[in-house]
Amino acid sequence: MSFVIGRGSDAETVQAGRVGTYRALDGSDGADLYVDLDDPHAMLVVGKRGYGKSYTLGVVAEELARAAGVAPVIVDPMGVFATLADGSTGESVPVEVVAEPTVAADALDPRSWCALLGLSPESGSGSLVWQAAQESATLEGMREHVAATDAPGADKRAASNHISLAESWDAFDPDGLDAADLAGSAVTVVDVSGLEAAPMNAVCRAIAEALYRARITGTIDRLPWLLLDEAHAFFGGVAADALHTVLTRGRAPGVSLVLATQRPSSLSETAVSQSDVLIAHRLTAEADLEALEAAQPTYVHESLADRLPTEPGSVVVIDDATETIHAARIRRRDTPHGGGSPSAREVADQP
Ligand SMILES: Nc1ncnc2c1ncn2[C@@H]1O[C@H](COP(=O)(O)OP(=O)(O)OP(=O)(O)O)[C@@H](O)[C@H]1O
Repeated sequence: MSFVIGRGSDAETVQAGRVGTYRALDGSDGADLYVDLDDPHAMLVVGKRGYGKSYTLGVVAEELARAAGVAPVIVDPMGVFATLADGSTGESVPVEVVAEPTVAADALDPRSWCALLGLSPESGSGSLVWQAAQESATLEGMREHVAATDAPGADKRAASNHISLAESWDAFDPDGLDAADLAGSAVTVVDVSGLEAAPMNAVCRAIAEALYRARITGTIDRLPWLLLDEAHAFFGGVAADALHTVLTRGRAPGVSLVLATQRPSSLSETAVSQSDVLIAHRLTAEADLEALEAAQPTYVHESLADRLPTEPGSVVVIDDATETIHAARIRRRDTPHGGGSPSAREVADQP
């Protein structure tokens, strides 16, 4: 029997992931710390650059890859999670890497198409793109729809140019990722590091929506866990609506979200307040501390800023299910960590 974050003390550790150990006041390691992987959760992993957010997300991903009944998916904007597939020093970690992800054009609704292309739906070209997205499921179809209208030539040209821009992203394909591709038991790493912010958001939105809808309609059995690194990049783009849906309504269909960010103040208030598990690394920026303090539950009586650790890999965990707060150290990765910054000394030491 151990403490399982999201479940409580004296809990069985079945369907729970071992993510680290308790940290005693003198800094020494204590008992193992687990997180619940049975129920759906909204987790938030925060910390300033270099203190271990991506590392922690990798540890959670390793545990999810080994857990039964879940479909873990990482959207990877920095291209650092493919190393999960590079061999494990412990129990194996099944991984599928999607190196060049695409999604179907009709995964986005007409409003999102206008937002993605920076067009006002009220403008001539914007309304053409809106109609095209409403009528066609592919970029080619959208282009044909625009060409066939009797709108003014300038509007048609502008709409068509914007559709060409979307084509140039290489992010849309009728055979793009769907829920079935993402719902395997291995952790699916969707490497969006080669995409600009707009198509990266489009891919993230399509994935979040596909997983959510598939659980509502019962087309997938496993419970999806969507992990987002650099999550702030998705809350200012077209992915935001779909992520809010998962945050506010994902629990009933069993969709979990794990958000990692160095800038919690750049997430929406909902994203911070809906999280039932907060894993906080060192954080110093005033605005970020304020964003967390504002959403701090009433059972946390002391200032979070005073409790935050100073070492990479050390965390404070706030667990809503048990209304408890814990000092812990995240365990070492079993697979190689793909993040971390290069040092000039390392380069100089190379033969
Ligand atoms: N739990 C841990 N155990 C041991 N080392 C760790 C741990 N967490 C982080 N580190 C070390 O700290 C370094 C930085 O971690 P990481 O790359 O996850 O930072 P980050 O907070 O995600 O930074 P960024 O904002 O740049 O993505 C890692 O390369 C690793 O060496």
